Amino acid sequence: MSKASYNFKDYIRVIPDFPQPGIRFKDITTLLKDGAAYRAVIEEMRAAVEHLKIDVIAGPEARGFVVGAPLALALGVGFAPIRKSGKLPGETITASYDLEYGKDELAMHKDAISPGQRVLIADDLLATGGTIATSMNLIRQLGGEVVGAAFLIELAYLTGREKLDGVEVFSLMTYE
Ligand SMILES: O=P(O)(O)OC[C@H]1O[C@H](OP(=O)(O)OP(=O)(O)O)[C@H](O)[C@@H]1O
Ligand SMILES: Nc1ncnc2[nH]cnc12
Repeated sequence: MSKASYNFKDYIRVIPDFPQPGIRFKDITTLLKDGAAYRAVIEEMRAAVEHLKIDVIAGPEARGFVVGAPLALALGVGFAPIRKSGKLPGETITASYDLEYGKDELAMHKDAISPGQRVLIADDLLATGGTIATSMNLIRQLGGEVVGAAFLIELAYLTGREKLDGVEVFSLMTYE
């Protein structure tokens, strides 16, 4: 199928009341299992962020890895993992945050980003923006410049974009 003929939302499975009542969970596994569609979304993201001239991509565990790592390869840049606390083996900095469902803490290695590097944050989904705001906080603490944020999916009704003031935001699919 040619890229132009994709309706990417057809590849997203919406699961009501997961992981708790009232949440409409956007399941990307139905997209990822289709190699051609997976390649096409990464190519769309690559083309959208290429002009930002980034040095490194940072992606939050776990679904940020399946978007951020292939995007880093497509752009020819490195990948810095942002992990849930307690997983990274080296010296870390941490920050805690609230999710659409629950609370968590994220960590990065102190040497993951060099001061002055231009960083793009990549994730599967922007909801309340808590994950990305916390990721930005960590990257800035390390001296990185967050120049963009790229998502497969944006839940516009949760207004997470407002937390990304001053950062260029790209999302492939928007749910109103
Ligand atoms: O904008 P927010 O309200 O912060 O929500 C979005 C985040 O929530 C999900 O991750 P989750 O923490 O569920 O972890 P997972 O990737 O390990 O499933 C999703 O992958 C985003 O990272
Ligand atoms: N509604 C949702 N679907 C999938 N992942 C999410 N992360 C936060 N909210 C989500």
